[in-house]
Amino acid sequence: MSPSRHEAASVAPAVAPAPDIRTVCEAEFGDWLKAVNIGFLRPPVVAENDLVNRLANSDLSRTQGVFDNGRCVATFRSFAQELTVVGGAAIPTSAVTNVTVSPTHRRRGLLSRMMANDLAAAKERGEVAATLIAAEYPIYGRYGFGPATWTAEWEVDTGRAGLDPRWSGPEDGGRIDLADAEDVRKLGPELFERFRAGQPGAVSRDTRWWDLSTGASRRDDQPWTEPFWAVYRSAAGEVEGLAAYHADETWTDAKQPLNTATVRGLIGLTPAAERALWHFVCSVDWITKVRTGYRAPDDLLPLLLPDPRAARMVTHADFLWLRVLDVVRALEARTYATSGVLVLEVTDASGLASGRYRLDADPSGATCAPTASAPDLTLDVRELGTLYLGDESAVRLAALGRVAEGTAGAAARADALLRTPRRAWCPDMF
Ligand SMILES: CC(=O)SCCNC(=O)CCNC(=O)[C@H](O)C(C)(C)COP(=O)(O)OP(=O)(O)OC[C@H]1O[C@@H](n2cnc3c(N)ncnc32)[C@H](O)[C@@H]1OP(=O)(O)O
Repeated sequence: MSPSRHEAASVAPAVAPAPDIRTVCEAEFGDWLKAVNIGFLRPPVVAENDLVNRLANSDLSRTQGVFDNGRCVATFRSFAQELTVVGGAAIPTSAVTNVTVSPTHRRRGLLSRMMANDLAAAKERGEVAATLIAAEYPIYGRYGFGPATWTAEWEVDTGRAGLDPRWSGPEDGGRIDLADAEDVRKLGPELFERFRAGQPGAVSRDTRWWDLSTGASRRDDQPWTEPFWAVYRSAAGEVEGLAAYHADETWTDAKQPLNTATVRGLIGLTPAAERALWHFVCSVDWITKVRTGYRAPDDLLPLLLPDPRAARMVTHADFLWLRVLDVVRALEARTYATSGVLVLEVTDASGLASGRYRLDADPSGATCAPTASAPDLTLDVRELGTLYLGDESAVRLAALGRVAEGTAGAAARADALLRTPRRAWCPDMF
């Protein structure tokens, strides 16, 4: 017997079951990539070449997707990475990327569920922290991430910079040579390994990073043109710096050159290498403007110019976000500016990193262990991530009410231990 009209109306409307979150299999990867494009507002298509390349470079066991009605509607991926901490050690981190939820499925908790899965798995694998570059500031604090490094970009008016127009190369006996992509594939990876060992905040680059940035591997959705590569060698002939830049071809109607150089990357193992490469890029004939790309906020460049006002800061923003998963290993991995003891009460809604920890710090290293002693500072794991690489002041966070002092002056003591003379910097987007 079929239900009467009245009975049918009283039955609650069927609620669609929450779509499943699962790791993606090879056959679904194309749909998953298409969903990434949709989330990032890129054309919703995937070229075969991109599919093959990206599949070969994605760990599917760490690639989550949500499928509803035959479509992929949410994506999330993480990969193994190393992060350089203060003192030069590298900690294993879980780098989070390709986070999207389709506009048809937003604000139903899908990101929160994928994030919870991934952070729990990262902790289980023994990764010390998770990292990401946040698309928008308000998204990730709720998951225990805090901004750990900042970035700045400048636009230099080379005509006003005051650099000597007769400059023809480094004064220190070093030299600069142009190189091509093949040279860079040979010398770049080793140079970068040496660089990142001395740069807190830097993250590891894999072979794919070098293949993509030197054109050995191409993405259909991101056209590649060969940049100019400039290599700095010291007086002893050692490769100590590398810069990549593109130039446009703009001239005024009055036949004056008006070219902009856009720097795609510039690293130096020594300040001399860094200074020489900046001087070089800002001295190329016809170049009237240099866009620096994303640099450390305390990059040498502006003060290298006789007139620093010729460098106008066009971007200043948070960059690498850090989520501590293992407080003991994180705090023991880095070195400290001075010696001291600090008891930290770390709160963490997820329970992954919460606890009270005693840090015995020293310029050569530290020990850290759970303790029952009264806390000097109480802070959320998010603030710990922000303080970890020394790029933020505990005194400032206390003034904002985001760190609470249990003992007077504890925030200043934390700053004396944690802060660094030069700022942490992550040169890479991922
Ligand atoms: C590391 C990276 O890949 S960065 C790239 C991130 N991706 C993007 O920005 C692409 C466009 N945006 C999106 O795809 C989605 O909106 C996402 C991924 C940002 C959020 O996914 P959702 O599934 O909607 O998030 P979810 O429903 O789990 O939200 C959890 C909480 O975060 C809040 N939230 C989510 N996105 C945002 C946002 N962009 N701004 C502010 N708050 C946000 C929600 O309101 C919710 O708050 P509540 O806990 O107080 O209720």
